[in-house]
Amino acid sequence: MKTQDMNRDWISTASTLNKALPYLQRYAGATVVIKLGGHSMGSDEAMDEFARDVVLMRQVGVNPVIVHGGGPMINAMLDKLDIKSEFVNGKRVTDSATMDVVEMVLSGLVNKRIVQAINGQGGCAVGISGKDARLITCTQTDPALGFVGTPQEVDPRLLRDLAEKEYIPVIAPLGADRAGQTFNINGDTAAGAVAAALKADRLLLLTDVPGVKNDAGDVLTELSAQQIREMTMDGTIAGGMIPKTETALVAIQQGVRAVVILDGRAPNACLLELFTEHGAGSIIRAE
Ligand SMILES: Nc1ncnc2c1ncn2[C@@H]1O[C@H](COP(=O)(O)OP(=O)(O)O)[C@@H](O)[C@H]1O
Ligand SMILES: CC(=O)N[C@@H](CCC(=O)OP(=O)(O)O)C(=O)O
Repeated sequence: MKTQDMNRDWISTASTLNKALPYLQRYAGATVVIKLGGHSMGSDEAMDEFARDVVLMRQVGVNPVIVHGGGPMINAMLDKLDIKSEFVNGKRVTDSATMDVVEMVLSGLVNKRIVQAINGQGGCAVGISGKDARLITCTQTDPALGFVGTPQEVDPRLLRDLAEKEYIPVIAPLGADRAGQTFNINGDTAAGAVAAALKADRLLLLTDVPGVKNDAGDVLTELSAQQIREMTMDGTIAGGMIPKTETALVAIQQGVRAVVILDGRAPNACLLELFTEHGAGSIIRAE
């Protein structure tokens, strides 16, 4: 790069930091729950960039809480083991053999990959699942789905303790019922329940599309509860987008200030959303 171009680059960086001040002030002390979907966990470089964003948030006084998915990684392992699974309305029908694989992949491979990436960038991440410290107690969603759970109670004490000591919790979406049976929880649903229990300022649902699209394929930057209901009824919102928008509706009813559905593959997606006027994706605000 020529010296002149380099200077321009630095000036633009300084100007970006300068403009970020009001946003940094707004979010200091705020709790931001980030759901990292399996489809937005890309290369090691992309994971490192995500981890750097999270560590930067922590550095400027935000309390980030990560809840992850891992659907594609579970599919890959089930394929290797020759176990078939199907989805109903974005939720995996989970029998006992599938449950074992889900737990192994989510709590093992995926959770530790994220923890390592954050720690590699100088953060202090702690990997847990919803089973730890009775974080998520659930009940069976529907017998037809097998061991799929719906969160009934979230005990956020462990998360509060971790935040106070500036640890970054990384949560695998599993839970247990009162009898100790393990359940598979859709990652978006788990993130929504955690965000509601923490009365989070923002819930960011990172996925593989730029936001919620209308029937013409345009991303809607802002969505009302009414629009979500209509678009779900007429099939414009389908498949994996259903648990996300359902989660958004429940979360705003339960005290989360706003939910944003955005593209986790876009560079610095979380920083763009929180610390710039640009914003990103589709926002659903508490009314
Ligand atoms: N109205 C819609 N707008 C955007 N995406 C939609 C819509 N309806 C269905 N989808 C689908 O939802 C997918 C996101 O859900 P999913 O694949 O479960 O993501 P993740 O693994 O990130 O949780 C998109 O890739 C898209 O195919
Ligand atoms: C009940 C249910 O469907 N659980 C999900 C949990 C992982 C997940 O949600 O992963 P993504 O966010 O990457 O889709 C599953 O088994 O795939």
